[in-house]
Amino acid sequence: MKTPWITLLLAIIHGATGLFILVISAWFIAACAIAPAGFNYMLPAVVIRALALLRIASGYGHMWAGHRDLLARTAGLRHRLFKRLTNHRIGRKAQLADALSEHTETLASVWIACISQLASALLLLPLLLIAGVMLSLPGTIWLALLGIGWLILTVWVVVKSLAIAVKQVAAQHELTEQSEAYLRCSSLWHLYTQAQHERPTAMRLWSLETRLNTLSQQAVWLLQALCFVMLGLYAWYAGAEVYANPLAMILPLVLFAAPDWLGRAVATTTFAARFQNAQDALASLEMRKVNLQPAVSGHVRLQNFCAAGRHVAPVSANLPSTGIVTVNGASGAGKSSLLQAIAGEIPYRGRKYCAGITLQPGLVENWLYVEQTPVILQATLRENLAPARKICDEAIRQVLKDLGLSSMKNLNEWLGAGGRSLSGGERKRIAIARALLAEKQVLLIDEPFEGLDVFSCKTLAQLFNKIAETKLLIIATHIGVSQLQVTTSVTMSQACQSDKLCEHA
Ligand SMILES: Nc1ncnc2c1ncn2[C@@H]1O[C@H](COP(=O)(O)OP(=O)(O)OP(=O)(O)O)[C@@H](O)[C@H]1O
Repeated sequence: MKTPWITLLLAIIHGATGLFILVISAWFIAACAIAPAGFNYMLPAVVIRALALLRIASGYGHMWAGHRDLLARTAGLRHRLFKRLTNHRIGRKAQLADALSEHTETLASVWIACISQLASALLLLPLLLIAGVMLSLPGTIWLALLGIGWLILTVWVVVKSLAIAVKQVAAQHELTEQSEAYLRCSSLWHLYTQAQHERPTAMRLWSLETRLNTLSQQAVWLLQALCFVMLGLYAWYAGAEVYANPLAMILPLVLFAAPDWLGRAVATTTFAARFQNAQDALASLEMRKVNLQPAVSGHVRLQNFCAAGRHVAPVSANLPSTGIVTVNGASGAGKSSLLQAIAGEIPYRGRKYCAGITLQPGLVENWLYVEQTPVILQATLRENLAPARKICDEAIRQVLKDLGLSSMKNLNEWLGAGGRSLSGGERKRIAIARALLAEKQVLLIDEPFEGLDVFSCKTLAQLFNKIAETKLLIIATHIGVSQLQVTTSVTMSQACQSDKLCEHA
């Protein structure tokens, strides 16, 4: 049997044993009071004891199986979410972190936190009702009314909590975005005292959470009140003959304990809101699919080409199949955007051809964009340089030497958090080394000379000249390096700066 069903079964056994203990104890207390000589006290006592033991065992079992299921489900959901990310670019990273930590866990806990509680209540109420009818239990009608009252309360909690959930989703998005923006500018807090007053606040989120908790509490209190009223009415209307019947004690005890065995089921229905929240959050994750096209090399032609949705001017140019192409222009003219659009990293407008073939939106297998702000993986130097495939140490060391990084000898040295901190120039050259080792035919390198000293610029330019004998290097730069043997240049004008955005294709 699958773990969620075991969880459910154990929860039902747990609930049922609790109810049986209640029923048998109620009868036993009354029966003892009016029992004739020779009444067998042992048997009911043993049954109650056995039920108590079964209840304890099933309670622990339910927790054990439920948590086991929860862990497996959480892992499965996170795995599926990571799979969804394959070949996608992520919009808001903070939202994804929330999704991976909190929302997946909420979704995974549905069996242990909600279904098993509800199922147990839904099964026990009719069972009790049937038993009441069959045993002609005094006050069975009150049991039916209790069931109806419980159902109405449950529906009321679900409807109200779902309305709160919608507001929670919006508040959570707002808080995540505000926090991300606020934390990103932490280095400026000492300059900008106003920031202290503009701290993101979780008050709205907390007040909604409190409303949700209050709602479940109110539902339990209402159930309790309903039981007391029914108890009073039962006592009021019960005739004297009822009190001579040991079964007459069962209903009062069941009603007294109802908030205990039914209350949790009402309270957990606010889980529906959390579940809905988590589902919405996962569904609304911002991610964009990136296609991967087969390798292609040759002359590149751009026709009225520009990054979509950015303040940049379209470009038309013919680029050689090998050599160095520099992309020049004022800061903000769109050099990085053009490189990213050619590489297929972002949507574009216009057309791009390679070897006469029209390239579709998406990445090209043998083209690689080297970002302006290098990504350093939290991994060893070796893994940073060869993240995708195994490359022999000699080749890695040679590239490091060519880039003036021969002081980095230990390829097992940890970089990033908890490891070696790198200077801006070192980060830049590690990203370039990674690109060179990837052995792509077209490299689109964003500001490679930024942050480098004159000598390093010269070394890098000479290396680029050598590589460009067999590959096409498209380099965005506003730093002129005289040693760089440029085949052709593309100059970005700022035509779009003051007017409209380059719209989506
Ligand atoms: N992610 C983005 N979304 C929307 N607009 C963007 C984005 N990134 C940049 N832009 C805008 O696109 C325009 C071109 O930016 P881009 O970074 O391509 O210029 P650049 O020439 O590389 O600048 P720099 O030399 O300063 O790095 C700018 O007006 C910028 O505000």
